[in-house]
Amino acid sequence: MSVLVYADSSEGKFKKTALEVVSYGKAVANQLDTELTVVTVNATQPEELQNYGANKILNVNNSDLNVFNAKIYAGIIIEAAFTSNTNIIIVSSNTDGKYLAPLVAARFNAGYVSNAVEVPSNTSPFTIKRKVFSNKAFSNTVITADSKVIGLAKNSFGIKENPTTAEIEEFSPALLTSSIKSESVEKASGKIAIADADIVVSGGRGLKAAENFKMIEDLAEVLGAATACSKPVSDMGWRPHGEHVGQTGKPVAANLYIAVAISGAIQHLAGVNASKTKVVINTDPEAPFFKAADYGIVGDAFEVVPQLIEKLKAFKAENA
Ligand SMILES: Cc1cc2nc3c(=O)[nH]c(=O)nc-3n(C[C@H](O)[C@H](O)[C@H](O)COP(=O)(O)OP(=O)(O)OC[C@H]3O[C@@H](n4cnc5c(N)ncnc54)[C@H](O)[C@@H]3O)c2cc1C
Repeated sequence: MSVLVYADSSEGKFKKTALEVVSYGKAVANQLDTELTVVTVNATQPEELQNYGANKILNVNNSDLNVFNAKIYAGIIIEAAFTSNTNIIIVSSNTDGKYLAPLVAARFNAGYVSNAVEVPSNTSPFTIKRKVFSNKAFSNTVITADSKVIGLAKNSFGIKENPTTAEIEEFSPALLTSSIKSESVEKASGKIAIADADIVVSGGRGLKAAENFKMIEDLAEVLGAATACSKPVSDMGWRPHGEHVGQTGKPVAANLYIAVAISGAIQHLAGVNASKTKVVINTDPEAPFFKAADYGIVGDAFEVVPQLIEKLKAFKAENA
């Protein structure tokens, strides 16, 4: 019996969440005194996963699978689970993972826990701590089914090196048919996706006009960050809807979230408070965001942000 992890990649390269979920899978495998098998799709360097503890890597190479399809990918994971004789399957609780995991659990007759934040505190009964209520609380959840699917919350476990020598196998499972097929995907070129970003710089209604978001873009550029915004900002058309974060927008679980001129309404915080470090810039010392922030600057964004950009540029130049 081994533990199986699905490590997702984008254009052949592993995402950070893939390295994190493999690191986590290794810790669970060690806890159960078993091996870790990893299944990947169209990864150009599957051997990279040896650095994070994979004992066996099943790599599927098939150009028909270049675009993610939850049903077909779930079928691949199930077949990998049967091949590797596993009863524990782990995926990231990222956007794709949240589509995949319930399909895998249903087909595998498994108990599913999403947003896990730690390795099981107990393996009998199998108990896992997970985030609930939009990351406002934790629940210790028991999976009673023999088969288990775990979704790992992003940025909860971290990437841990654990060098091993893995057996790498080309894996050619029979593919399920799907009633939907993406013909093409158009990505915003040159932009860092919020879901993959380490740092997110976000602007709110306090910035007063669309043109003032240039300084958010400049700050994001110097930090190598993704740009985001609060709901009213995208509702007013100052920024594209794809940048709206919060309860009804995209979730953010970055290492650093910088909120500029955002009040910190509960619906906004619900979507961003999984971020590790939150920094707030706001003129109003009573803005609710300060209660949720790790660092705060009470000040005018139009003064603070340009100075921050200059300081960061100078720091980068000195340390280049
Ligand atoms: C069902 C529902 C779902 C919702 N979902 C979401 C969601 O997913 N995401 C979301 O963001 N909102 C959501 N909202 C809206 C939410 O309640 C707030 O209205 C919204 O988050 C406020 O956006 P804001 O902070 O940008 O604007 P405001 O509340 O107008 O706050 C602007 C802030 O900027 C500060 N400010 C002003 N000038 C400056 C300056 N020069 N420098 C620095 N600071 C300045 C002000 O002090 C203020 O704190 C939802 C609401 C509902 C009812």
